[in-house]
Amino acid sequence: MSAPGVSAVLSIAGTDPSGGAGIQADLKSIAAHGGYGMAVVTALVAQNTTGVREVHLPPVDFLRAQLDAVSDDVRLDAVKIGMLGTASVVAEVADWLRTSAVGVPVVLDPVMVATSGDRLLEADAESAVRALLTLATVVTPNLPELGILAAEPPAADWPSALAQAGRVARAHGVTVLVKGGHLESGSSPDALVSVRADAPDGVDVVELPAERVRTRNSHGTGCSLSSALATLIASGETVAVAAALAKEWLSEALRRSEELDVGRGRGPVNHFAGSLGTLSPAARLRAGGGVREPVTSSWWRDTETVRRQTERGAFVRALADGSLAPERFDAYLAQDAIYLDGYADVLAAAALTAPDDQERAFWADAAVQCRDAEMQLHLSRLSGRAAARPWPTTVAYLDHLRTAVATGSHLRVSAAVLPCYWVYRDIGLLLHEARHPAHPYDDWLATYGDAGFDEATERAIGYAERAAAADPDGVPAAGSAFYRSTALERDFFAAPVERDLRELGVPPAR
Ligand SMILES: Nc1ncnc2c1ncn2[C@@H]1O[C@H](COP(=O)(O)OP(=O)(O)O)[C@@H](O)[C@H]1O
Ligand SMILES: Cc1ncc(COP(=O)(O)OP(=O)(O)O)c(N)n1
Repeated sequence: MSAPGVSAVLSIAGTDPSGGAGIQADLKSIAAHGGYGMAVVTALVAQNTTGVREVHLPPVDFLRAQLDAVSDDVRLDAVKIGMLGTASVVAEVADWLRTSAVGVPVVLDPVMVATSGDRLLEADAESAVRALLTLATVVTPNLPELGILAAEPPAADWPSALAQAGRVARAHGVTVLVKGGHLESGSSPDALVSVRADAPDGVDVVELPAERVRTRNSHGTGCSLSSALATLIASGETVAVAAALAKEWLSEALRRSEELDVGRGRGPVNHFAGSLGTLSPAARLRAGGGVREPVTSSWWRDTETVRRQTERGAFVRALADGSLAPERFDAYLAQDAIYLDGYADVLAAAALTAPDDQERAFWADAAVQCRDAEMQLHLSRLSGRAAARPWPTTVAYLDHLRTAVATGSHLRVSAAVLPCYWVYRDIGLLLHEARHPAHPYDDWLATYGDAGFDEATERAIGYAERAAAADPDGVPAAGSAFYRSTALERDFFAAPVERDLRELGVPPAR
């Protein structure tokens, strides 16, 4: 059915006519990850961003007819299951999975109660969903759902949730992606808990940290995350890499949800934020044929808005005009040192996947220079200071780069590391021009605009272009990685002026 390279993903779920949750969100999420989305409706739900009004369940025989219509005809690369509603629907889906989807990865979002408080699963169907766990590859409960799957009260904190997820994983032989969206904290971590017989507790726990996005547009986050996960698994990613990528994508979709204006209640996430699905019509035409624009030029153009935000941001403006408070500058340098430490490792990893000796030498040398720059920072500007704790923006940027390395794709890594050259050079030119002898940061501004860095940036662009030509199927994901790194450059520059420094562990100004 689908073209080679495009994964066919089936969502079995209820509807949300306002488009933020349920099957409508699933299809957007699948498309945003380059999959071919299909949908079997379990329940028709009259709902919008303010809550659920009514639920209508089609007869179970008709549900089966829909499922068979798909599996009789189409190859399935993954199945995502969402709202099931009743025990008889659960039983029918379980029977179909056993007969018609053997060997297909199944991501089960055990939808029970919407965040609006409305029930989407009858209480007597909870044990049936528990029984479905043995047929799932990954289950993605929020904290209340995890408690029900464990047949225990909901976990009161994150460590208890991880322990509870371990018990569910071991009892049902399923990998649990436990979601921390319901925690009342400044972060919104998830964790992948999978069975490993030789681990001390019988499970492996991989945490997926994330800063909590301050927005009320969280309608459908669970649906969107599980569909992204299913699509990434279908396209060949390991569950661990798929979970990291899906989580990173969702955070960006939440951050850019304000660009949409849907409904009066809890609005939807921006499924196509940061993906090349948001190309302008002109860019689509260019991509469709005729003039072939260099891939890296299109990435540069598609990030223009974000780059302008960086350039016009309070930190860059204050550094340029000299009004930046010294403690904020120091805090920036301390984060820069932490970042360079992690970035050097990522550059060294790029050397390992480079296609020839010349490029290998380029990345290896870049890693060494990065370490030198970090050491210089410690010796000349941070000497005698206690080591700083990494800020969430620093952690997010490094996590993103490491996730690119974990995919094993040289193109993805080349794209992810590129903004640190290209955007930094761009901003550096602007800052270099702001120099004058009485400028309080003149010696620092003098470090920008270096000819060697300029040449290295050109080479990094050239290598990314070559990697794109060698791996055309990887270009959309690489474009997303470039976009995300550019957005993280913006957030990294913004953090020293946006944060309350005491909250982030910076001592008061001397
Ligand atoms: N405000 C937020 N900021 C960042 N991530 C969030 C936020 N709210 C939810 N998430 C993430 O969205 C996903 C769904 O979370 P959760 O709300 O726990 O589940 P559900 O939508 O099923 O109730 C998780 O990855 C969670 O970490
Ligand atoms: C049809 C349908 N399915 C699931 C949900 C719940 O969505 P979820 O992603 O868990 O997010 P909330 O909207 O509950 O936060 C739904 N509302 N409708």
